[in-house]
Amino acid sequence: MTVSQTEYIKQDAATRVQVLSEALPYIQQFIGRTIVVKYGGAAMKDSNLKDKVIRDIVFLSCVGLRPILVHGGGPEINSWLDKLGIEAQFKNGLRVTDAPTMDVVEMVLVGRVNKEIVALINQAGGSAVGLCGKDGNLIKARPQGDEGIGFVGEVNNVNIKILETLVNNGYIPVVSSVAADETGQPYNINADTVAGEIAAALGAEKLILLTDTRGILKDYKDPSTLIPKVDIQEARELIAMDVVSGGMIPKVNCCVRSLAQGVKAAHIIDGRIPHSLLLEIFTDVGIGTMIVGSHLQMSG
Ligand SMILES: NC(=[NH2+])NCCC[C@H](N)C(=O)O
Repeated sequence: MTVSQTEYIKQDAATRVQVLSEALPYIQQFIGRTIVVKYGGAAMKDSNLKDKVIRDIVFLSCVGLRPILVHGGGPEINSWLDKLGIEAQFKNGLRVTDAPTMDVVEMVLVGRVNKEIVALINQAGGSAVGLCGKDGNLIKARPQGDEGIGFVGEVNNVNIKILETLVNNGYIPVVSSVAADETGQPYNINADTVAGEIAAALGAEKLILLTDTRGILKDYKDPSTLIPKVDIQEARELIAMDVVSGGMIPKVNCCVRSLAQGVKAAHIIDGRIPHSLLLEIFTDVGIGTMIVGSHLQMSG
């Protein structure tokens, strides 16, 4: 081998190993810690992306982190309502959930979507357990309160016992965003909210929202203006200044609420980018927007 060939092999090896080596401090830092991931959007619709999310979740669990997946239902609910001849209705972006619609939401979310994710994780070598808010009294719901919206709920309280039992024993909990109130009446709850409240109740290391945007953008039309890191106060200011707008407002608010309750970091990342979870968690620069609880955590 010539000197230049040896040099080339060395350099190639250095770039290839860089990313693996960069992961070590994060594996050490996050081992044994709970990471709550809200799974939704494109990453749930596209089967290629779906496989990658599932592999990433199994990866996290394999290296000793404790992932918990929370999911919504989206398109599959509409297609089943359609098959059953029930018209899907929305009011201010919320699904109008009358009793027949709630039946379908529960059947599809808990019966189909949840079990599909569980099966995929298990096929990939993980050990997943599917639950909804009813299981082990995980979540008590209350009505969201808007007139004419039906059984749309909010999280009244979270009982983390069942989740702790599962993650302590190496299981990956997969939670669908349906829960009952005191009387047993089921409600459909926003999955971001469920993820945020679970993360808060567990004092999780991270809340990660998989979305269909790059993260918080300075100019919402320009993906190159991604804001990589802010603290909770700056995140509030970005909302007040209208930099954060539209559908991003409830997402950022959800992050802010969970941080205020003790979650260490909240991340809004792009589920359309393959392996965005691994890129965010195990590299220095990440891939989306990271929101931290206070200025002290801004370095690093
Ligand atoms: N969007 C960002 N700036 N991400 C940085 C992530 C840093 C590190 N991997 C973590 O998860 O804590």
